[in-house]
Amino acid sequence: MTVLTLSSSRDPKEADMARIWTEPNFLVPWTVNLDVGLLVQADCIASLWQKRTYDRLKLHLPKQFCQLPKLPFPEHFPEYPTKNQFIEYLESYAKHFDINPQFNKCVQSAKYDEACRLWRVKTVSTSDSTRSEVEYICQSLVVATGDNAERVMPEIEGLQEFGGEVMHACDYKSGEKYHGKKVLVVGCGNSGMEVSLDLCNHNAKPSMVVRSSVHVLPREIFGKSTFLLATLMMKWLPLWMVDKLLLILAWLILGKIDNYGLKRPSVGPLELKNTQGKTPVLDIGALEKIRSGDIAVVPAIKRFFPGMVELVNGEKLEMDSVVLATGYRSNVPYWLQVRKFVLSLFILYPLLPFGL
Ligand SMILES: NC(=O)C1=CN([C@@H]2O[C@H](COP(=O)(O)OP(=O)(O)OC[C@H]3O[C@@H](n4cnc5c(N)ncnc54)[C@H](OP(=O)(O)O)[C@@H]3O)[C@@H](O)[C@H]2O)C=CC1
Ligand SMILES: O=C(O)C(=O)Cc1c[nH]c2ccccc12
Repeated sequence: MTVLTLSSSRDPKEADMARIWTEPNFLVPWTVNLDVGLLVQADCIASLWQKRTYDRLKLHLPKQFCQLPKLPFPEHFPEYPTKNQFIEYLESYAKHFDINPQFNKCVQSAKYDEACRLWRVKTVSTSDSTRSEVEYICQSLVVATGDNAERVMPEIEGLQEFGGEVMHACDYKSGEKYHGKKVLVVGCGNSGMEVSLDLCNHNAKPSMVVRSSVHVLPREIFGKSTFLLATLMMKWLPLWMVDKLLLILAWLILGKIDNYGLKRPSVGPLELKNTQGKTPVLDIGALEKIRSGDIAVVPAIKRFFPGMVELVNGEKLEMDSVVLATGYRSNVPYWLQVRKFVLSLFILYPLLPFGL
């Protein structure tokens, strides 16, 4: 195994800082006047956006909440940029600040060496068939691998024998090829809702599995983004009151969602986000399709049979395909070797109030 300081492939002086990223969480280059190296698992920047998103995806928060420091989105971008606009922005950001990551470097482990007072970051090259291992050393390590690094694949009885196409939402691109097909969408987070809507728009027949409860909020309230309103309200009001107001406004705009097989959690949307990390669904049209019956809402899955799913209520439905919109998890616990307490801070980080 080769041992390098993080910057040595570009400049053989000692590295002061490593940045590791797989998500578009660029770190501010001007905050550190140090030698910086950036390791990226994929062969491009923002790989989750480039490779694991569907065609019609748009940001669901207004652009001012999604831009990176010192370089705003272009003026002509819409309020909710498309996936391609977002990728274009990230690429121009990297170019503008001359950020040159080392691609195809998958971090296997990162451990702080107390004796040397340095981080040891072991990587394996993912670019070619020959496995080359390199260990980088650096004084500081910044982890920016995000909460969505790994897909969550549920183990459901009989899924192996289902026989039809089964994919995770991260591999879903468009509903085009599902015209007239019955598709079971498992999960009702923002992915499940948006995939179901896209399927509907392509004349497929989606059934969406809702096994527990979900907060659906309008993306906008009286022309202002719900996220912005929540942020503003949180400046003056306690969280429980903001939650109550959000739910009243959601009821005024969307009506009672319970009528359509959806159930709201007993705790409010912001409290749920802060305590369990569960994001509210920001509705962009799926609710209308649920109301019209174009998206069927079905209860939890009991098991699969060939070409069929059995639900917990005993109902059996024939299906052509299954899209698992069952969410994501961080991969940090697999490679960051720190004390459990420190690791728990990383895991709990997404539960901290989201800019509110
Ligand atoms: N336009 C945008 O900006 C979009 C943003 N996003 C964001 O990406 C992140 C990930 O969202 P998403 O991919 O929806 O993941 P989530 O984790 O938010 O949702 C996962 C869903 O899958 C359900 N689920 C998990 N396992 C099972 C199972 N075995 N059977 C039935 N249901 C199951 C969960 O139900 P339960 O609650 O019962 O566990 C939940 O409804 C979020 O932050 C979201 O806001 C996603 C899509 C679009
Ligand atoms: O899109 C996400 O992942 C979010 O976390 C959005 C979000 C967090 N808290 C909220 C409260 C109201 C509306 C959107 C959000």
